[in-house]
Amino acid sequence: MSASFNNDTRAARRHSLAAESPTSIANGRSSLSGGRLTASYPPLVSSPESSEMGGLERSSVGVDQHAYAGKCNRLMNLLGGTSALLKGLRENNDRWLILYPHQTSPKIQRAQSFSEKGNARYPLKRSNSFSAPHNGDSDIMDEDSRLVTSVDTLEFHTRLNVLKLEMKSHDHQSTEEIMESLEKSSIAELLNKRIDKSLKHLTNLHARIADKSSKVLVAGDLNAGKSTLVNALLRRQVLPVDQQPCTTMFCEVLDARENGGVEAIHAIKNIESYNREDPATFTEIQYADLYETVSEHGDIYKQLKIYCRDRRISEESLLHNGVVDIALVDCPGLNSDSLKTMAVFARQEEIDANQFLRNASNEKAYLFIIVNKFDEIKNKKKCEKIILDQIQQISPRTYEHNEHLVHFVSANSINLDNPYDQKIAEFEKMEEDLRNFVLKKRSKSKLAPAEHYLSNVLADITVLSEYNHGKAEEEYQNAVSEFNEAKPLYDTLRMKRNQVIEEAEKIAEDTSANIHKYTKENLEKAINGVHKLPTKCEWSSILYVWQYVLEVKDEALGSIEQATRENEDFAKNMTAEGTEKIKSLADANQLSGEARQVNISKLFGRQPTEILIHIGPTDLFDIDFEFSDKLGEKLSDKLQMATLSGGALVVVASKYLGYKSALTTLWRFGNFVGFDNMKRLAIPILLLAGAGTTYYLFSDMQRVVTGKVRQKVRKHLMAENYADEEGKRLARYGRKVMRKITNDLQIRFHDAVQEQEKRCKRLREALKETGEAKNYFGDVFKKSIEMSETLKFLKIDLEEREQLTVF
Ligand SMILES: Nc1nc2c(ncn2[C@@H]2O[C@H](COP(=O)(O)OP(=O)(O)OP(=O)(O)O)[C@@H](O)[C@H]2O)c(=O)[nH]1
Repeated sequence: MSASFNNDTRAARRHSLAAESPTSIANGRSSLSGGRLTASYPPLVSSPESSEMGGLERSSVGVDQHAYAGKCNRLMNLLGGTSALLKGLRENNDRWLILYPHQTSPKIQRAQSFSEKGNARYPLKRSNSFSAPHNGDSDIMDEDSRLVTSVDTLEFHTRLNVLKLEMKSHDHQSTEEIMESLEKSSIAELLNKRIDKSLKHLTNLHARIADKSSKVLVAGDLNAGKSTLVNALLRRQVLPVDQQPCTTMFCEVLDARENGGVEAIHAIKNIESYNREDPATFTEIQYADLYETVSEHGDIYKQLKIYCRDRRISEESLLHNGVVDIALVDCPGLNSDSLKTMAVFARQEEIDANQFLRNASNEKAYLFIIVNKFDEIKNKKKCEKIILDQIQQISPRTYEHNEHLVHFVSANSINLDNPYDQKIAEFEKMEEDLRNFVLKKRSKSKLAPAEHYLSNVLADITVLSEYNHGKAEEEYQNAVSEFNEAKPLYDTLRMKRNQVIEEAEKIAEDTSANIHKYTKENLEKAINGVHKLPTKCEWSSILYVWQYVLEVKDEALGSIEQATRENEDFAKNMTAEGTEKIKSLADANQLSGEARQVNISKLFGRQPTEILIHIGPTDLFDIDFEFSDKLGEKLSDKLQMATLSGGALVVVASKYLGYKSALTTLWRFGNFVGFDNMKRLAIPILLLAGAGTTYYLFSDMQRVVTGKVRQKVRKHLMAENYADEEGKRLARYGRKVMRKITNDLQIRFHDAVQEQEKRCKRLREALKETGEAKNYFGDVFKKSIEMSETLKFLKIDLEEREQLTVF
């Protein structure tokens, strides 16, 4: 803004401007006649930062244009780089759940074991590929020594700024307490939101720095020469100049590039709705009508936008010099009755430069003041002194740096027809200072906040990446040690599986072979020992010979059964022993889970093979097979007793002839004589038989019957291969039980191998994940440190320049 001091201003204004030397201005009319003071005061609309001018007292407004441009670029690069880091963190937060250091405990908890499925910090979901395990700590220990493995979580948390999660609860819980109760995923989500917010802010900061446009408001008293000054700055006759006050509205002169390179004048009624691409929002004014519009249509239009080309090269141009493009806003004269403009003006309908500067200095520490029409001043030194004294009162800091902030010029001395024709040193210096003032202002309002924010975000990224690197490293080490334990176990299990199963099968085979051998021998012994048994069966009489036969048979079978029972017990014991041996193989190989329980008794529960021995009368006599069979067919059971009695005869005969030949003789004799003849012979035969029976009864029958029955039993069992069959049967049961246990062992082995296989796979993935996380966070950490250092250098760089150019 510019303000003009006029020597004919009202007394009140004179007093307020220069209390110490009111006369110097009043008296200075002759010397100051036409003297004008113009202040440049960017920007048109003050941003919150635009009042941050406090740092200027230590620094220079003489900021080098190129240094500024370089700094802008580096800052924008850093903003871009930081955004990329944050985006990476965001993506990896979705992948790994970035750990947020919020625990109140002083030391972080040791990372949970990867074997605890589901508790692993990095969900093992992405990769199936194998990554070779690292052996031990080798590469872990080679990591940058700045990265920590054991970290103080609380310390990390307190170091966070922008990404710090603050939470409020109704029951006065602290942020840490609330976060303790939250799921990791919820915290990750909160962190994502923070990151998103930060990304947005970084984008805004970037856009602000990338935006090179600035506005300089030229304000001053009526007829102070503001329009002339703007034209002189543009080296072009753009704004109308008149001896009479003529500017009735704000005239913003800006680069034609802002209008697609087309020079044009837009008269705007409503600034808010203005869109240069929408003709409905403005009226296009011809240059020939500009004077009339500016001077007479202030009640119709609020503002003019004058798009024009600067005739000078970029370095000299104000409108488009590439580092900062300055739009000049020519204001109506301050003491114009008709104007009600900005808030600062609105306090008073009429305001003069003096008052304007006082108001402005309340808000802005530094003002850029141009005293125009200095050519009209005769005693320039005296005039300068008077004005500087007044400025000292109004804006001490501006006064302090008056060399760069207060300029005495003659705007109309610039040749507008030829921009390079006339070089006015004072004017060029003023231009240079004005540009630097704007740059410095921009540095303060745009670069400083960006620097400040960047340094905070980068510090947070450093903290988060350092913390997560530490955690990832711990988890990586856990995975390494767990893998080193799991892999050999897995290999051993796989290697031993077949060997152990073979061993188990051998135990089962050996045991069942043993069972077979022992039980067979035991039974054979029993079978062979049947005829030696002392009999407990009682012989009562011939009439009960058949019962005696059955008793003897049962007694014989009882001894066999006894042996069979012994065999079963033996087989069960052997099987139990074998089973235990097989089970112990599982323990020896550290198989998890319980061994299968088998009920051996139940499995052996089936009765031994039933012995069905039919003993007929012929079994008591040693006759030939053909004869015996025929006899068996012809005699009914009821006749057996009688036959037995008849047999006594044979027994007697056999004493002398051998009973076999005797009975055969009898049979053949019967056939020879015929049945009728036999009837006739019956009496003598029966007599003979009776005599034989009597003898048999009283002498040898019990012994013979016992022997015969036992022999029959023995022969039968031998013929049936009973001992062997029983041995096989018991061996089969034993084998069956042991096979079940072996199968169980096999299943347990299989499960164990599979479990270890899965575990190894999971650990390989964990190694890969944590390895990647470790590298990723290590990389982020290094980048954030590097960027912070670059940023620091950027600040130092500026400070050094500031020190060099300090007033
Ligand atoms: N001697 C002299 N006259 C000047 C100088 N600058 C401007 N003038 C004259 O001052 C008169 C007013 O100039 P303008 O540029 O119209 O002044 P203004 O401040 O824009 O006027 P309003 O916008 O109406 O307030 C014109 O006649 C200019 O020629 C200067 O440096 N020296």
